[in-house]
Amino acid sequence: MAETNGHTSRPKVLIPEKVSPDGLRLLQETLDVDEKKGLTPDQLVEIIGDYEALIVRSETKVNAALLTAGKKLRVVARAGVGVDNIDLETATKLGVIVVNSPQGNINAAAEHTIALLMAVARNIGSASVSIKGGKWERSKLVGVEVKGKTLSILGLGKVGLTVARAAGGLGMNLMAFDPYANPSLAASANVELVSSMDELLEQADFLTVHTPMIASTKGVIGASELSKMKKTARILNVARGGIVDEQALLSAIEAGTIAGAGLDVFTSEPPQPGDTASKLIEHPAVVATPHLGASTVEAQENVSIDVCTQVISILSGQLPRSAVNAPIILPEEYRTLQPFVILLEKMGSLYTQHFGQSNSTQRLRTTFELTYEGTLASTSNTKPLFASLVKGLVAPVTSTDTMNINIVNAELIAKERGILISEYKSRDKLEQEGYSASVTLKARLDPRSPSTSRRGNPMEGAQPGQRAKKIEDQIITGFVVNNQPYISRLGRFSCQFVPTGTLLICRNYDEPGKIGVVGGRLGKAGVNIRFMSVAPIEQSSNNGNGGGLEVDWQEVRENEALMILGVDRPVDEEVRKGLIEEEGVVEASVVLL
Ligand SMILES: NC(=O)c1ccc[n+]([C@@H]2O[C@H](COP(=O)([O-])OP(=O)(O)OC[C@H]3O[C@@H](n4cnc5c(N)ncnc54)[C@H](O)[C@@H]3O)[C@@H](O)[C@H]2O)c1
Ligand SMILES: O=C(O)[C@H](O)COP(=O)(O)O
Repeated sequence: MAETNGHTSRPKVLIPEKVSPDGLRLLQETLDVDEKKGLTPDQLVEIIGDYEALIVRSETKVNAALLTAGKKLRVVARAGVGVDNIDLETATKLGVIVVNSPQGNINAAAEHTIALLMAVARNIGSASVSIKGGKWERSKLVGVEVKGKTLSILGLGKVGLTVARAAGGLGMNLMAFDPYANPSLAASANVELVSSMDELLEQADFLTVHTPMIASTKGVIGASELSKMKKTARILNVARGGIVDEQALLSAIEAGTIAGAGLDVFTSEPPQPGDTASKLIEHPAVVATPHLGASTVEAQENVSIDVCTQVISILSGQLPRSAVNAPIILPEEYRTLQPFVILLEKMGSLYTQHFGQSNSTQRLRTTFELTYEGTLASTSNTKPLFASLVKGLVAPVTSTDTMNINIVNAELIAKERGILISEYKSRDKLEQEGYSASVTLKARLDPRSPSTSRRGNPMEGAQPGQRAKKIEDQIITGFVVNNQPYISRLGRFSCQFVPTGTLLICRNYDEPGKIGVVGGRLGKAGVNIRFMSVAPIEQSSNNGNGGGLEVDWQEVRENEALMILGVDRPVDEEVRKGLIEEEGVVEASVVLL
């Protein structure tokens, strides 16, 4: 929730197209939903600045101008599959997540393809117009059967395969050209994968295209390709206008070298009177529909619920299911990673607030080693964890752009802020620890960092022949049990606490009476203690610096402990400083997690 003039406002979602109400009802529980149809591009640019989310179908052009004007925009959701109306490159640069619904309308598109296949084969379009005109033209409208005919499929992805299965049921022979197709899926649908387009074209009685519209597929079926096909062949396009060159198709149909076409999509939608698409639509050998492939009640319900759920996830800081400009997160992976996503953000924030207190400059200039341990080491997609860490590290020292740090732009933002994170994996088993996965963050301050040079690098300070001071580790380890994140190591100290709320962290001499001193001071200041945990020095860090870091300014003493107190309100700076003046309290930091 955003704060404006003391009032809490709900994030706003703009929907400039017809999207099924099933998903919108879900949005309305926590978000302000504005359905505004018929806006011009300029009107959209004018108002987009007020919105955190935009939900579109294929009609809205989500271009650089619109994305740039969307200062608060965090997600663009496409209630459907094709994202060719969205400028993905600009969205990625701006950290705007683009999600779609890759599964929701596949069946609808495939059934529509079959509908056009049958309509073209049996002249359904012309016959309907004829009979509605009072005619009874039986001999003129003789069709062809599809059974035993060859259906050539260009692009054997989700829709292509579904079409293949249905067409197989109609007794058609199936072949496909798709350099990236899965051969075992093709075989399971009885589709022969051919290695050249020419073979696909020469054999086709019907050619159906199911590729995305990308540079390599624009006009891929042109005059030369059509000329290789049988005169009796018919073309189907329920994918995207322009994959089949419209002028070449019109010329071939007019010349009688192609028998007909079933078209759902056009280069410009809606087609303008007199343009090539309109001439195609008017032709009696063409059956045309106004981009209806996904327009079924069922598909619209599916895509609406799918993308609205993802919008809610993103706006509440969770991971989307199918982000187009971010790594795919499988549902199983999502469930495993989510608690660690929260943990990493807490660890990053704890690092900056606890260790980086004197580092209030916006440039952190720090090199980190991030190690995924135990079962977490087998995670192949660590991007959400990485992004979460960056968000946590940066959030306490910035006010503007943390909301937009996500899997899309985390690497870029880290780089811009001089944060270098190297990721490692350690498969050592952790059973004896009572959990199966953990993650460790170790920092190595850049000696050129303003904070290091201000305080002085203790290693640099040592005179020749003098031993340098033993130094503090800047290291944090966390783990998750029952979806609850915990911190198990902070600096040299072994601890166990839940990283949430306001925490007062005191480093003190490990001597009797210190708890009473700190408790007494807080009590006088009216601060209640919710929980307290005393952390001794981690065994492994007693000799040397425990594999930790070499650059820090804190002098290390052996007889110290860490006191972590969960408190019910922020601790004043005066109270914090007062604690350090107490005998035996070396350091005190207040962190808000
Ligand atoms: N008309 C509609 O309402 C409607 C509805 C849904 C989908 N669509 C469109 O249908 C198309 C297919 O959607 P999908 O979900 O099956 O996509 P998909 O990504 O699952 O499948 C696309 C397939 O095309 C293949 N391909 C890519 N380039 C190729 C090339 N040059 N030659 C041959 N094959 C190539 C890919 O390998 C992939 O297998 C998309 O264009 C989508 O926008 C339209
Ligand atoms: O890409 C898609 O999902 C289809 O083309 C459907 O587009 P639509 O949502 O505008 O009907």
